[in-house]
Amino acid sequence: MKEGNDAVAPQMRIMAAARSLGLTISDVQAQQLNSYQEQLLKWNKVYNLTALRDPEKVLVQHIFDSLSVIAPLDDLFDQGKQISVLDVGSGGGLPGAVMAIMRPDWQVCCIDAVEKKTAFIRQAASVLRLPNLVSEHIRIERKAPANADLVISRAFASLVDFSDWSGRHVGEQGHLVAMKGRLASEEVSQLEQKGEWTVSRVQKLNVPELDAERCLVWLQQVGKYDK
Ligand SMILES: C[S@@+](CC[C@H](N)C(=O)[O-])C[C@H]1O[C@@H](n2cnc3c(N)ncnc32)[C@H](O)[C@@H]1O
Repeated sequence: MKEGNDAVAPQMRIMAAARSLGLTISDVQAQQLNSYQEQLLKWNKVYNLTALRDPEKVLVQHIFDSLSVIAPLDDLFDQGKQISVLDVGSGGGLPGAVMAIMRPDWQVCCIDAVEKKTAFIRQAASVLRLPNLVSEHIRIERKAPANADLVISRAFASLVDFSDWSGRHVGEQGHLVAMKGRLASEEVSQLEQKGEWTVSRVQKLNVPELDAERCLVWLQQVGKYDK
């Protein structure tokens, strides 16, 4: 991580990070992102929402990391089109809450098996006035098919488990993607051995101010044409 950032207000750093990722960001969105990370830090002390407690790490490893996925996903959908997004194993709302702030036309539903986490997201959506952010307390395996345009996870499960549990929630023209650190080749082999989903692309994600490997793994159903 770069040094000497402590003196720069988080909101300014959020704006700089978004711009470095090629995103247009308004003052209101930067305020919302800042306020979301403050809420996360505050309620983490009570509800144990995420293992990261240091504000610097939350800003870079959670907020900037989640921001890094927006531009690659923008290419999938027409600007201003309402799309439905399912964030599976969302924890405290990562990346779902960040996506809802940056893309008001995306209707984001954050799913988690732990109720205090989905309750936190509900509260954050209300405080930040985000009508396009909702949460559901349920295990993804038990959820009725959602027919989503985009199903995403971050630091959630193996590719086999993620596709097993979440593949049926992807709509006909939809996409299934996983945000990961380094992708282990064994994980890909296990997925391919199963023969239902395959990795169609591994896209490098550049996270501002973070020197670590991050990628977006694109999954495709075996037998379906390239989407
Ligand atoms: C490592 S955390 C990642 C949280 C968040 N995506 C992030 O990047 O910080 C994984 C989350 O998945 C949730 N989870 C695990 N199994 C689940 C399941 N079967 N259905 C829904 N949520 C699940 C856990 O409660 C936890 O919040």
